[in-house]
Amino acid sequence: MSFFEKLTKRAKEIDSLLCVGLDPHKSELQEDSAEGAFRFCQHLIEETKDVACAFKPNAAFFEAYGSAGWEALQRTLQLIPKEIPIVLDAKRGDIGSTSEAYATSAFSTLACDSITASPYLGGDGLQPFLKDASRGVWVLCKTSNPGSQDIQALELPTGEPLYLHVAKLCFGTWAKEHQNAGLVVGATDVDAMEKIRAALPDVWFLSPGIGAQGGDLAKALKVGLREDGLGILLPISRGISKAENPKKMAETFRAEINALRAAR
Ligand SMILES: O=C(O)c1cc(=O)[nH]c(=O)n1[C@@H]1O[C@H](COP(=O)(O)O)[C@@H](O)[C@H]1O
Repeated sequence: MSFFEKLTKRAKEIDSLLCVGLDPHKSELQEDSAEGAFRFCQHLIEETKDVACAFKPNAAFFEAYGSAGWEALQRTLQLIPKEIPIVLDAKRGDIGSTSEAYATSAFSTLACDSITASPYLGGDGLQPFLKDASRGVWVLCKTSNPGSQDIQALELPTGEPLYLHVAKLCFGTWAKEHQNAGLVVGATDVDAMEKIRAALPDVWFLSPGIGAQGGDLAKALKVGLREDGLGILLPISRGISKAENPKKMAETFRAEINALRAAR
């Protein structure tokens, strides 16, 4: 089963497009340590696994604790039920020979189903991730941060924004063989999301920015959903982890997403 088949199966089985982010910010930990990061994630996974279409651990927060943090990431990943897809958020990208090692790390050493990756070095830097048909690659396209305007929104001589060129290149060339890519399209710029969806009606979006970053969930779903009511995975980290009751918050987000899907 390919990554996107696993993701679609999970989304349909539990009727959820919610991706629970596992971001152990040290300010949120009871103990500022690798063990504290593990316990943070252990609690979140336990509380939200019934409504999580996927989990998205961000490697940065574990790497901050050095080798103990890396070990805590491995222990965290082992807690995730096998039927729940994992998005390793590491935004990797290098020359091809180096990306090979990043791909081995993510897909073999950590045995993750998918990874976020940067297109900045072009197609040969992404091939080591894309060549494994069973894995998914979320290519950064129009990120949720204000700085995405600095480069991603630059207008090309063709008149189209760079992010749209990346989106088309990704599916027209880079991922053509296995079609095992998705696009990271932040929920904070729905105009961009609308343009990308119009150009690529079938691809999956990973759309962070809801909650702490102030993205508009209703607008994002309105323009981002595919005709089949799927196609957009909504990762939320702090919006759930900082809630008084993360379990209840995750259930509320899932229900809100589904109500908006139904109303569309
Ligand atoms: O690749 C990502 O997941 C990502 C892409 C992007 O454009 N914006 C973005 O916020 N993210 C990540 O998504 C998570 C968002 O966290 P919250 O704002 O707390 O929900 C963080 O782990 C970010 O690194």
